[in-house]
Amino acid sequence: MRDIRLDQVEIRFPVKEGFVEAAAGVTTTFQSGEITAIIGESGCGKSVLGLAILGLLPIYAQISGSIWLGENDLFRMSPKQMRNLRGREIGFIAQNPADSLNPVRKIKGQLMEAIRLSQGDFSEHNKKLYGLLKDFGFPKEQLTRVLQSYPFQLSGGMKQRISSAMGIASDANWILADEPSKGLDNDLREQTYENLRQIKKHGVEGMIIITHDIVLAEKLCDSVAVMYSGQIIEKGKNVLSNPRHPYTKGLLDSFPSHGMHAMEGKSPAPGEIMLGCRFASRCSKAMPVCRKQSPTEYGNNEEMVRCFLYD
Ligand SMILES: Nc1ncnc2c1ncn2[C@@H]1O[C@H](COP(=O)(O)OP(=O)(O)OP(=O)(O)O)[C@@H](O)[C@H]1O
Ligand code: NI
Repeated sequence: MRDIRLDQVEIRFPVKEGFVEAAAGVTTTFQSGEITAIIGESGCGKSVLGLAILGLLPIYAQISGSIWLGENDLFRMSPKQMRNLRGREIGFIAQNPADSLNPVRKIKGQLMEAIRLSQGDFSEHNKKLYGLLKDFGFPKEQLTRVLQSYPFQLSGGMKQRISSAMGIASDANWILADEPSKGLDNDLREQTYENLRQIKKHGVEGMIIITHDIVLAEKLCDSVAVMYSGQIIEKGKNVLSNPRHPYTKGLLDSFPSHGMHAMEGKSPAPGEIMLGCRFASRCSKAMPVCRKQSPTEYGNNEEMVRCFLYD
């Protein structure tokens, strides 16, 4: 079982006015055997972190630090090695099935292409194709039709299920899903939860789920990492039931299921040079030290909070 370890990951995008700092020294370990959610306000750097793990950042991104999958240093792999790794080691479930399904190819060819990255011969692959469809809720009598369809011929829910099946078709050890339940109605959202449960049952080594869906995080995830302005400011198994960082408390209160009390203020502009805690200007608990010094991480990788209140 291999963990995904991030060590001082720093990601900047050069822009006209200077740079956007999307990750500001992220050090954390995504534990194998666990599903970790990454939550945080829009723009805090969740997707960029995911793309870094997948090796899909644009070429102009300035990157430092390292990301390890077991003994593999991902930032030192060639583009070809990364392509292999994306299929075989880390499967990706895109937010929008349209991002992972090719509109001009039939479902069968697309699924088989992913399945062929896994071990086995033709007959095993074929068996797997039907097994996957069954696991993702396609009844026997639909199979032929579904496999011969183009994506546009399927309903939204079917596409969602196919795209999840494709995410695990290659037997990737890790799965990274970026907002798998975004913009879905209730039924489709429930379907996505069910898909993710299926994926877990398929025995992946670990999963990272980027999400704004607190219900998903509560229902499915073993651990939650909270990002703010390019940093992970809290992480642990009890973050949702017992948030410690003032930002996490505010964030949770802002979710519909928690009363939807919007948090005051705005996060710092990416790239803004800051002394002290990045949340200090919005924090009702801020102390003088918070404006002078950046808090370090208190605790360990399992239960961590970046806040002077826990000094
Ligand atoms: N290719 C890029 N070039 C320049 N800036 C970028 C690029 N990709 C992301 N950014 C910036 O990096 C920051 C982090 O973006 P990111 O997409 O990771 O946010 P997010 O947490 O995933 O937000 P959301 O919840 O809205 O998806 C943002 O300020 C964004 O504008
Ligand atoms: Ni995002």
